[in-house]
Amino acid sequence: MDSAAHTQAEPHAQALEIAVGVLVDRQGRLLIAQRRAGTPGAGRWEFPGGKQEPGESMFDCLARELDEEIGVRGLRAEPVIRFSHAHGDRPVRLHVWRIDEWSGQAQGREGQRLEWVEREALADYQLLPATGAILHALFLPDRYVITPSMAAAGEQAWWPALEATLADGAPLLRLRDHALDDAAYQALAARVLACAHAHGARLLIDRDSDMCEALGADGVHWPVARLLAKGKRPLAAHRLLAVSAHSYSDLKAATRLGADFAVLSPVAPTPTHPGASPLGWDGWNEARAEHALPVYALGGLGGEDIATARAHNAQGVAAIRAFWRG
Ligand SMILES: Nc1nc2c([nH]c(=O)n2[C@H]2C[C@H](O)[C@@H](COP(=O)(O)OP(=O)(O)OP(=O)(O)O)O2)c(=O)[nH]1
Ligand SMILES: [Mg+2]
Repeated sequence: MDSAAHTQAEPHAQALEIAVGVLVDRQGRLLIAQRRAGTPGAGRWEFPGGKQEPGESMFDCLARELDEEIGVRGLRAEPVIRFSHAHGDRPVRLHVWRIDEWSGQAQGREGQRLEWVEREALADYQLLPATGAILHALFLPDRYVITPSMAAAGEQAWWPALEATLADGAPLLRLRDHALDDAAYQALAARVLACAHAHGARLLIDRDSDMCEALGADGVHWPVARLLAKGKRPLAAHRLLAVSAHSYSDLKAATRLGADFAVLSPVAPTPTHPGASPLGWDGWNEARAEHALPVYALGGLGGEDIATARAHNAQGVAAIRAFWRG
C-alpha cells in the first residue's frame, strides 16, 4: 500500500457515511468488486458497500448495500474500523465490517466484476485509496505486546517470560530497550526474532530501517518525532511501520507519512510515564478521531480492556506489564 493510500479528510468537512463489508470465505479469501465506469475511482477494486440513506442505521445500510450489490443476506458481521478520508468530491466516513457468514452466492448484481482474492494477491490489484488501512485493521491482532527492558526484568527471568508470553499466543511484539546501544540491541533482536518467528509471531524493532532489513524483522516502531524528522515512510510496504502518538496532530502526521498503525497513549495513569497526564477515554476518542489507520490504546490497560477499546474504535490494547508473562 503506498502512502497515497493514507490521505485523510479534515473532520469538520461534511462526510458521506459509507458502510463497507469485507466478506471472508472459508479459505480466508476476500471478496473485492471493481468500481463501475462513471463512479469515483472507476476501474479500481473495492470492498462492496455504499452510502447510508436517511433514517437508516449503519448496519441496515450494510445489509441493504450488500443485498443490492452482491445479493447476499443474513450477515454475521463484526465491526472492524471506522475512519474518514478524502475521496471524490466529498470526504467519506467508512464504517467497515468483517463478514464471515452470509446466505446466498455473491454475484455482481450491478454488472460489476467480483473476485475472491487471497490477501497476499491483493497487491496485484489497483485498490481504492485507504484500502491499506482496512487491510491492516482486518489482520492486525487486538493485543500488541511491548517488552519490558531486560535490565529491569533481569536476564534470567526475561527469556522464560518471553517464551511464556509467546506461548500464550502474543502475535505481535515490539522489542523496547532504550538502554542498549545499537550493537547490543541488534544482537538481542536477532535472538528475539528467532523465538518470535518460531511461534508465528511478528516482531517490530525500535531502531532504524537498515537494522530492520539486516535482521529481517517485521517492521519498526518509532516515536512520531522520528518519523517527522525522516519526512517519509522509511521502509518497504511489506514491513510494518508503527508509530507512538500522544495527540490528534501526532496521528495526523503518522497517517500522512504512511504509518501502518499507531499506538495512542496514555489512556490511564501508568508507572512507565508517571509525569504524563492521562487522556481518559474521552480524550483518547478526541485524539484518535477518524484517522485512516488502526490505533491501539496504551497506558494502564490490559486484556480486560480490549472490548472497551474496540468500542472506542481502537484496534485493541497495547501493554507491557499486562501481557508479559514475567
Ligand atoms: N464500497 C466502498 N466504497 C469505498 C471504499 N473506500 C472508499 O473510499 N470508498 C468510497 C467510494 C465512494 O465514494 C463511496 C462509496 O459509495 P458508492 O459509490 O459505493 O455508493 P453506493 O453504493 O451507494 O452507489 P450509488 O447508489 O451512488 O451508485 O466510498 C471501499 O472500500 N468500499
Ligand atoms: Mg457501492
